[in-house]
Amino acid sequence: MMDMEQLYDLLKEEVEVDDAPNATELEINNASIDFKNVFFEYLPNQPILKNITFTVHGGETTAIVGPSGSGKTTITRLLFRFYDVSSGSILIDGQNIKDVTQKSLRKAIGVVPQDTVLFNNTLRYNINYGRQSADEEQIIEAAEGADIHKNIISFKDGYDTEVGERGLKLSGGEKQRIAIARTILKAPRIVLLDEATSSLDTKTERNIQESLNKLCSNRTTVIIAHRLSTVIHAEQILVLKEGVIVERGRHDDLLKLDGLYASMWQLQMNSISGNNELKFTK
Ligand SMILES: Nc1ncnc2c1ncn2[C@@H]1O[C@H](COP(=O)(O)OP(=O)(O)OP(=O)(O)O)[C@@H](O)[C@H]1O
Repeated sequence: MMDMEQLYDLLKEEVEVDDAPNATELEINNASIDFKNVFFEYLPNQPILKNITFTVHGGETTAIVGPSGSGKTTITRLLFRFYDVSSGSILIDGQNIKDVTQKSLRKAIGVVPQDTVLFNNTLRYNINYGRQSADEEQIIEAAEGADIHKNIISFKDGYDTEVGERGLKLSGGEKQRIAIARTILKAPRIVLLDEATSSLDTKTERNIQESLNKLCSNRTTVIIAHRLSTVIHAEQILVLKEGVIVERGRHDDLLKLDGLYASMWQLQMNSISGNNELKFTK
């Protein structure tokens, strides 16, 4: 998943969706999400999502799993209204996202992508982007929540350290923590998260997991899940295959079903690598 929030801001002119003439402000109550019979195609006659229906209750976590190319990222792109559905509807607290302003929609949703693209600017700027009105204390608090503050102050220029193309190169884990800090600062009611597939060292992974848990608790969360530990804790797992939800339920329910999810799980249990990663074969 690309860093949609940034991309959206950078490429505003090229974005394909417009506010409806009478668009209202999205009013968040429980922050529940409903996909109702959603169909979507990027190109004519090449359906990517087929009749997708699911509900994420306010404050709960839904994990989406499935083989590469099955449409997981596309679901999150539609929720962010990067594209409009071909048919069907997406509702947040009963309001069709097509009928609300994109500004109010995007304010309610925080995105933590798999590969964060940082601005060629300071670390402070990169975190501050989450909420531009935040003061220094709040920025530091967010960085602490994302377990990156100590790293930042160990740099000679601290929060003024330049990152990006000509600045300091950060590791994948550090970049993701900047994205988490940014999202903590934004404090959205809905979080879209694309878990990293690249393996990080165990300690880094544990720290990131802890800060993500903090970020997602009490927030409505949709996770493109690549970690076994994530799916085990999710209130709902959607198993996507070729744009169709083929199985849904909690981890235990899906194991009992003895279908695609169960076979994927079995494959994982039998693998010698024994790591915490979910793998689907096509
Ligand atoms: N901008 C685009 N234009 C045309 N086709 C696209 C576009 N983005 C994605 N697709 C196609 O849509 C399908 C679903 O892609 P999507 O990225 O949603 O899958 P995914 O399940 O997230 O895969 P992965 O796990 O590999 O990230 C793929 O066949 C992909 O090639």
